Amino acid sequence: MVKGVELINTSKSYDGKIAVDGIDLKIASGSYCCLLGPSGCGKSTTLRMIAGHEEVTSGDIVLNSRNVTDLAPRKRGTAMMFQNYALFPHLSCVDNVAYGLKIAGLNKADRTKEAMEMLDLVNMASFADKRPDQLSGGQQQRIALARALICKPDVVLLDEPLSALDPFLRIQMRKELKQLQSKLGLTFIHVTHSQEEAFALADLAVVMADGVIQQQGHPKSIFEKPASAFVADFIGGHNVLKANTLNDPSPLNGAESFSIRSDKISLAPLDANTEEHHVSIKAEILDVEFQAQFYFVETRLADGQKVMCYIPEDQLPQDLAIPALHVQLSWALDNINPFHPN
Ligand SMILES: Nc1ncnc2c1ncn2[C@@H]1O[C@H](COP(=O)(O)OP(=O)(O)OP(=O)(O)O)[C@@H](O)[C@H]1O
Repeated sequence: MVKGVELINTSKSYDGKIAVDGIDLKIASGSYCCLLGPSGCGKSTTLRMIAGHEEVTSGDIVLNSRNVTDLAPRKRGTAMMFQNYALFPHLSCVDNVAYGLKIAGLNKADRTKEAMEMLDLVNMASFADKRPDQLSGGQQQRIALARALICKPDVVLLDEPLSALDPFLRIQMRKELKQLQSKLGLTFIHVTHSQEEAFALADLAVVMADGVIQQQGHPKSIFEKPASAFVADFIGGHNVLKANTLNDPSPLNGAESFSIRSDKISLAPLDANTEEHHVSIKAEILDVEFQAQFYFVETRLADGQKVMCYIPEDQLPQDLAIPALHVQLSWALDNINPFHPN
């Protein structure tokens, strides 16, 4: 590997308890990578190991062809942006941003000039003299980002950078993050709980659970073909069903379960014919929720498994009597994504 970030069989244990379990990961230089997973899956520990804020128990971390496993954080060419931004409350914005250059020994005039350029980059030049407590959450985030960028890192590490913002601002700021990353051509590694955030940002999404990478790839490929029942459940928009849900399980080739996307299911009256190369199955409608572009229809199969369907407004059968209306769910055999036992 020439450029970018590489983790080679990297593990971290705390008092003998494994937090990250021998992960292998290659992040191409200039890409936006999101580490995604439920609480406690090891994503922040992975980020902190890359930053050098956490010692690696075993394995290696290579940044742009340099093995940095034992290097101090400031010698790695990384910069970290924390969840709570960690700005110095008593310093002005420009001094917050210039701080890293002060530590590096740059004189005041030069560091102020560079900090002002950085503030300009994040559209915050007019706030240079304000203190952090005079700024909104989004503005504080821009200052924190400028502070992370000032030492010209190759890799920017962001730990839940949007989680403190309200939903509207979160969407706005995630756009700004992505624009800045692609403008500067830097590698961003961003930790998040949110599948939606990761999918909106990432060139490479890495889904973790129990300290292990469950799946990595472009969000589109993960969404189209989740590798396991866990991934299908976690990313949402999929139903995971038992193999014996199908009357004829032969398309499953011995798989124990399968996923079917909620937007690939259609609803029809019980007496409707099954289309060729489709399966159909009887279900009871439990709830129908209006979601603007589609209806979210919750159904239950005879064996109790719930199936969620996203049905466009014009395809919702007329005069649905809820609850307890029975319908036929159907989907194309091609849309069945089987999960084989390990
Ligand atoms: N300093 C520590 N000492 C002991 N155990 C730790 C420490 N830091 C993390 N852990 C444990 O390691 C595991 C992974 O933690 P980590 O913070 O990496 O998870 P995470 O996926 O980032 O979770 P969250 O989204 O809640 O921050 C958890 O079981 C956690 O309790």
